[in-house]
Amino acid sequence: MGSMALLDAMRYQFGPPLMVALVTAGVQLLAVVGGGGLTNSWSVVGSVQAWTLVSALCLWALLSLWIPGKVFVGPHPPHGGAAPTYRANGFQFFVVSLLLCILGLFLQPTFALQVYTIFPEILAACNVTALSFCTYLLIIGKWWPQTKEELTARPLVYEFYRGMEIHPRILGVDVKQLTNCRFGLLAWQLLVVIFFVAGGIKNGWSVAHFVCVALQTIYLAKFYWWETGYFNTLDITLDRAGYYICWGCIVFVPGFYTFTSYYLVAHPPVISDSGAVLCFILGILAIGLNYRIDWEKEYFRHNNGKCFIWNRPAKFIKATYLTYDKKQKTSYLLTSGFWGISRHLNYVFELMLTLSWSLPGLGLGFGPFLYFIFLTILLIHRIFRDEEKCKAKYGKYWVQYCEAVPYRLIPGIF
Ligand SMILES: NC(=O)C1=CN([C@@H]2O[C@H](COP(=O)(O)OP(=O)(O)OC[C@H]3O[C@@H](n4cnc5c(N)ncnc54)[C@H](OP(=O)(O)O)[C@@H]3O)[C@@H](O)[C@H]2O)C=CC1
Ligand SMILES: CC(C)CCC[C@@H](C)[C@H]1CC[C@H]2C3=CC=C4C[C@@H](O)CC[C@]4(C)[C@H]3CC[C@]12C
Repeated sequence: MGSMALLDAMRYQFGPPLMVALVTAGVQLLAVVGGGGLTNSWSVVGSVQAWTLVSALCLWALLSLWIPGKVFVGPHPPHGGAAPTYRANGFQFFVVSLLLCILGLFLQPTFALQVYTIFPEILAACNVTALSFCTYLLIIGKWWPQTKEELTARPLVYEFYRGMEIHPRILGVDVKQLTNCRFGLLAWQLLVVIFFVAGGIKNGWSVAHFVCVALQTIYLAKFYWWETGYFNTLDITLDRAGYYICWGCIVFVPGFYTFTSYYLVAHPPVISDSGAVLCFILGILAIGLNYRIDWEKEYFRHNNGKCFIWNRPAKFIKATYLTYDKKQKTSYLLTSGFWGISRHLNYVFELMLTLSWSLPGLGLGFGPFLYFIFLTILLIHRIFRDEEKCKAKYGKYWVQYCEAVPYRLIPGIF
């Protein structure tokens, strides 16, 4: 077998089933092990209590998208068709949900310990929901697609893994806004607050655990503030609704992105309060820089390059590209400010902020740093995926941009 054929077989035939099996089982196992013996449920179908919580969150997420309100129109899909529409009420949804959760925990603090104890069962319920939902998306997308798009047929497991449609809708709402923004990220937020309270009841209140949760809360508040900006990213414009994104947000985000906070319940932090305060300062700085760099790009694009970045006229490359229907369009690639330092400096700040909320677990082994390690791999992979997309879109202009900003992540290194 030639090396190209081997690569294709890995990508389309052997890779996806291996990935689905390993990651699905892995995240479930981690929830059992990470509980340090306190949570030791091996249930793979969930329990009545777990199903009640997961169903309530699904309904709440759906409700937030059914409520009439401002509509945001996303970018046109690359293959043509109508532009997707979203509900622009993310921040209100976040604030109301968080306040209700805090009020609930104030009235019934032991609920936190119950959720913590049945966390593996909750994940099992999420897993059953997500795997069934991805199967539904595969069937609908393959045999009754909502848009006309010519797709090369691939092995079924690969199609399940990748997904079929970019912007499918269900019950009147956009699937990825539902799974990513309204279910996954809210579950992440609520769980870390719940784990903090569970840790407080079990081990006594900890400044380090508080810092870990406070930083994630600020980060997620920032996400919801910017939710409509997320509709321009790879996850929404390029990735299809399938296992990678939808299962990822229904199971992997609640199960793995929350892991540091979960781990700190079974393994109370050992760093000093002043060490925790340093983590907080580092985290706030990284969140600020991450926000600023995303903002610079949005502001620059909004003004079509006619603006000031760092008090100087923005420098950029004017790039033309062809749309699916062969229409010529113009886009601008910023080469000054943060975007002139490296092509994905936003990921450096993303990793820095992740590290800052993992550091409260310093001295407790690898557990608290698992998310940071995973994210480093995910972001490096994402750099290559994003650049492949940009090279195909902008051609010689992308090459010019890479010459003007030669490094991907860290200037002088990579
Ligand atoms: N915690 C997590 O799991 C993850 C978090 N993130 C975070 O999400 C946010 C969004 O990141 P991500 O979705 O990866 O996308 P980016 O914000 O890095 O945007 C990439 C896109 O921006 C455009 N672009 C690239 N370079 C320039 C430039 N110099 N000037 C103008 N436009 C440019 C291109 O799109 P176009 O086609 O429009 O030209 C490119 O595809 C970041 O804050 C990131 O840190 C991201 C991934 C994972
Ligand atoms: C199958 C799994 C091994 C991989 C699943 C990956 C997905 C769950 C994640 C891939 C990209 C992630 C995200 C991208 C950008 C984001 C913006 C940020 O501000 C908040 C987090 C997030 C929405 C993040 C969420 C998880 C992914 C979709």
